[in-house]
Amino acid sequence: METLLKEVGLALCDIRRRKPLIHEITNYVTATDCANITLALGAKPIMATRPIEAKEVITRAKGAVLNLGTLDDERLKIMEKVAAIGTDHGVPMVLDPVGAGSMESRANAAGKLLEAGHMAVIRGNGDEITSLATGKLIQGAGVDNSGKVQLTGEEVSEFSRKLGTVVAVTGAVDIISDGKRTVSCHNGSPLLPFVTGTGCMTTALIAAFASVTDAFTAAVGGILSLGLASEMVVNRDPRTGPGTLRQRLCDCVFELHKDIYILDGRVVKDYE
Ligand SMILES: Nc1ncnc2c1ncn2[C@@H]1O[C@H](COP(=O)(O)OP(=O)(O)OP(=O)(O)O)[C@@H](O)[C@H]1O
Ligand SMILES: Cc1ncsc1CCO
Repeated sequence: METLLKEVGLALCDIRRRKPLIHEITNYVTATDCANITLALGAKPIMATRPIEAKEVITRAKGAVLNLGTLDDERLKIMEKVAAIGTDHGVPMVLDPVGAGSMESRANAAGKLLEAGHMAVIRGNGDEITSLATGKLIQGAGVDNSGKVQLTGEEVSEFSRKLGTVVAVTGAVDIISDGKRTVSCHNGSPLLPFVTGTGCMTTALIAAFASVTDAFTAAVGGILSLGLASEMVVNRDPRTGPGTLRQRLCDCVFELHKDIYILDGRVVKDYE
C-alpha cells in the first residue's frame, strides 16, 4: 500500500510540474467548482462543448471528463465524438454517469459513450455503477447517492472486468478496482453528500491524475485528494457546514503535498 500512496504523491508533483490541460465536458450545476478544484490541484481545465471545438481541444488535452449531469442531445453527440477522438489519440478519459442509477435514458447515454470510446475510469456512486454493470435501475434514486446499494470489493472487481475499465465507486467508503487490484479508501467527511457536485469534483481530480499516471493510481489519487481535503476543512473548524465546506475545499486541495497521502491516507487492500 505504501508504494501506491507514494505513487499518488509523485503524481501530484507531476501534475504541478506539467500543468496538464484537462478537457471537461461537465454539467452546468457544478462546472465552476470542477474548474476551480482542477486548478487548485495544479492542472488546467477547459470546458469546451461547441461541436467545432471538440477535436481541437481533445487532441491537445492530456485528460478528459465526460459528465452526464445536465445532458442534452447535442452534448451527448459531442461527448460521443470526443470519446472516439480521445480514444484514437490515447487521451485518458473519465466517465461520470450522473443519474444513470435511476434513469434509463441516462444509462443508455452512458452505454453509447462506452461504445464510442475507451474510458480509463468510470467514477460513480453505487447506484450508477450498478446500473451500468448490471442494467438494473435503483427505484427512486436521483443524481445523488441513494445509499441503497452497498457494493463489495468482489462486485466492483467483477464490474471492472465486465466494463473493461477501472471502476471507482464513491460513498462513505470508496472502492476502486482494475479487475485485478481492489482497494477501499476510508477518508472523507459525512458532510460531503450535503454539497452538490463533490462526486463531479472527484471525477475532475481523477482525470487530472490520469494525465500523469495509470488509471488505477489516478482513481485512488483523485478520491484521496478530495477526501483528505474535506478532512482538513472539517478538522480546522468544528462549525463547518455544507456552505463553508464547499468554499474551503479548493483551499485545502491547493494545500495538498506529496507526503500527505502516505501520512493520512486510509487505504486498505480489499480483495484480489
Ligand atoms: N458519508 C461519507 N463519508 C465520507 N465521505 C463521503 C461520504 N459520502 C460521500 N463521500 C465522499 O464524497 C465524494 C462524492 O461521493 P458521492 O458518492 O456522494 O458522489 P455523487 O453521488 O456522484 O455526488 P454528486 O452527484 O453530487 O457529484 C467522494 O469523494 C466520496 O468519497
Ligand atoms: C443536482 C444535479 N442535477 C444534475 S447534475 C447535478 C449535480 C450533481 O451531480
